[in-house]
Amino acid sequence: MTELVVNNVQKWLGGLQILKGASFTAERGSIVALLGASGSGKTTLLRCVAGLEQPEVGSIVIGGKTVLDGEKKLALPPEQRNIGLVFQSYALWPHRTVKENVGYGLKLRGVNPSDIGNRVQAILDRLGLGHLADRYPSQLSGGQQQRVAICRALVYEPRVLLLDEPLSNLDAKLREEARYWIRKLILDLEICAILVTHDQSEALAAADNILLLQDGRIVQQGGPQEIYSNPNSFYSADFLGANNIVKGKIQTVDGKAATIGGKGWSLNGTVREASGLGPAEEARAVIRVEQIKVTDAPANDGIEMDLDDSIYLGDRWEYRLRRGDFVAKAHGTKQMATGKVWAQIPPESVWVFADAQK
Ligand SMILES: Nc1ncnc2c1ncn2[C@@H]1O[C@H](COP(=O)(O)OP(=O)(O)OP(=O)(O)O)[C@@H](O)[C@H]1O
Repeated sequence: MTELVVNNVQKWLGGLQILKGASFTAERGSIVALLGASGSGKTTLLRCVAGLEQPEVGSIVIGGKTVLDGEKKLALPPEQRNIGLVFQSYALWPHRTVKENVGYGLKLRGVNPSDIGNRVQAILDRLGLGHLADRYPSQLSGGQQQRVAICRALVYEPRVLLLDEPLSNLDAKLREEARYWIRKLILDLEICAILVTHDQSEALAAADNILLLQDGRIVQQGGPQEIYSNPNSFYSADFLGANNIVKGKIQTVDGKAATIGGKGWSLNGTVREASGLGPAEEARAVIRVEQIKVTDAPANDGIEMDLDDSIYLGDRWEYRLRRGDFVAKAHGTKQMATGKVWAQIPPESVWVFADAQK
């Protein structure tokens, strides 16, 4: 069931158009990640859904209720939108206990004290914080503070939970764990969540749907696997994954099959530019690091390269490869001696785009 409908939202700030017509929907029991470069408009879009910014154009419907209609000049305040908000900073009140922090909004809304007590205790218990109800924020770890902030947003029983970089203040290990329990929580509660993040691995692991923003526009949306393995532009391809990017010229082209080459190298690849590419055009190829297989014995379909170095990364080895002005990284399971190696790179993994920066 669709909980959130955002249609053609446009927002100007300081005389600049920051959002240029964002449209998407979010389903109950799912997580939508807003991903994109710094300044692409993720937080502004989240703030528009929250009611903290008023878009000049567009409409937003939450749980069947129109909360924004640019044409009718309707813009409901955040407290009438049935949303919960979690900020990067957690924004807990330092002089209030955990239970006061979580219950304060209900008190402001005139909920009776015994109901507040029950609702606060229930959500604290659910997130494993019941025993910390009387502590102050300074007496909690970062991870616990973050859970309190999530409890405070959930205690209203919102239909949509809005999370603005909620994990970025946690250390790497806690952050990884939080992806899983937050995801499970959203699915168990059958609400929907919108997660702003600049961390691609967080978006890939936590979200059902990823919206990739560029310069105030949603340039691609889809499931994590679709976005990762089927990028529709250089921006999308470059934004996700660990990539080798090499500049060259189109040598031959036949439909989507193309050969790109530079000084001392050429590679068979696949054109992914919607408008196609012609011979002799300047181009860029994107090759995910994991798509290059390196062998120390000649391989039929392999390109001969120089291995400059093998670097130990703990769980794998990283190889630094070179041929003319084509420089690449690849991974493998064993240390390899410097010198000649063969790199197998399937043509479908050499994504060729126009070189917009030529
Ligand atoms: N109040 C404002 N006045 C003018 N410009 C603003 C204002 N707030 C944000 N912007 C601009 O809007 C653009 C989008 O900002 P926004 O914070 O939404 O991006 P973001 O994708 O969330 O970035 P980040 O990942 O760095 O947080 C940026 O260029 C920013 O400078």
